[in-house]
Amino acid sequence: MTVLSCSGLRRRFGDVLAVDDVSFTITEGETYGLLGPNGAGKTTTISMITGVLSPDAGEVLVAGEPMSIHAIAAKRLVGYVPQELALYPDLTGRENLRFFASLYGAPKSRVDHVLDVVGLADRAGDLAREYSGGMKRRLNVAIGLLHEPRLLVLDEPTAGVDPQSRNQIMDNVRALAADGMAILYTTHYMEEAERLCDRVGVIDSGRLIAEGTRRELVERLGERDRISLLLDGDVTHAAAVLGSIRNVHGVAAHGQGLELVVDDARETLPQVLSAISADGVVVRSAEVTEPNLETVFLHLTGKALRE
Ligand SMILES: Nc1ncnc2c1ncn2[C@@H]1O[C@H](COP(=O)(O)OP(=O)(O)OP(=O)(O)O)[C@@H](O)[C@H]1O
Repeated sequence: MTVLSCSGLRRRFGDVLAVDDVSFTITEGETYGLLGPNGAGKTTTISMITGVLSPDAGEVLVAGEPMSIHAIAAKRLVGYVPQELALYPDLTGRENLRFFASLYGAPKSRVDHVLDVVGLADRAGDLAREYSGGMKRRLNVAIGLLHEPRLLVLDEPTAGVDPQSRNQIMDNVRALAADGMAILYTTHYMEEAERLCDRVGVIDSGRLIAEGTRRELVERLGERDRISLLLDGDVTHAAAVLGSIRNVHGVAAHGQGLELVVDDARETLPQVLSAISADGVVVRSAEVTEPNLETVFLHLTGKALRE
């Protein structure tokens, strides 16, 4: 079921067209990564999705409810973890959550639950000002979860946080998605997007220029997976044997090395290794190269994600 539907979103600030005709959807249990260089329009898009900013054109629906600055029903369905931390440093973690729970009309019983979810139960009585940056971010995630949203929007939740908190946040996202929450995630860390996101949308200069799974995007650009082998034995014969495997589309020999162009390197590698050993050739090393989102991103935007 579609939880978030954005269609034709547009927003201008003076001369800058910050978001230009952006449309995408996120379904139940899906994690969607919005990737783009600085100033691409990610935060402006998120602000329209969360009802913080009005679009000049286009529409946002959350589980069928129209979102706007004054929307009540749609806002109840969205949890938002902004880039800027929003919490009270002079209250404890638990007091912060109690405050936001009463603001959102969430039951008090949710407070202990969300503290558990983000791994802050044992520090709930400490003042938020004493938390590390990563713990503050996790408290912000907990606040976003208080009212049991259908859609969780995370704007660079791991920027500048310690590895422990980063892992905790990523584990939380995985578990929440597995429970059926729809998740919109922006990040500058490509490997995070690869690990977490079912699909990504690449946004540049306000426009959504590509969308799909890693594999779809990579294939659209004509990039292929590769397997590089270093062998002991008859390389020419091995090349002929490997060339007949269904998923292998090209074999090039360099001395004792073979470079294979394949469909799905992880799936194909075991077939390649067993075909070679059946041929009596010894594999000294095998390396898999999968074109990643960074490659896709560079192709599409001409920019690295973290410029
Ligand atoms: N309130 C505003 N007033 C004027 N211009 C704005 C405003 N908010 C955003 N912009 C401009 O709109 C464009 C998109 O900005 P936005 O913050 O959405 O990008 P972003 O992709 O979130 O960038 P970052 O990764 O740096 O957060 C930029 O050119 C930015 O300068």
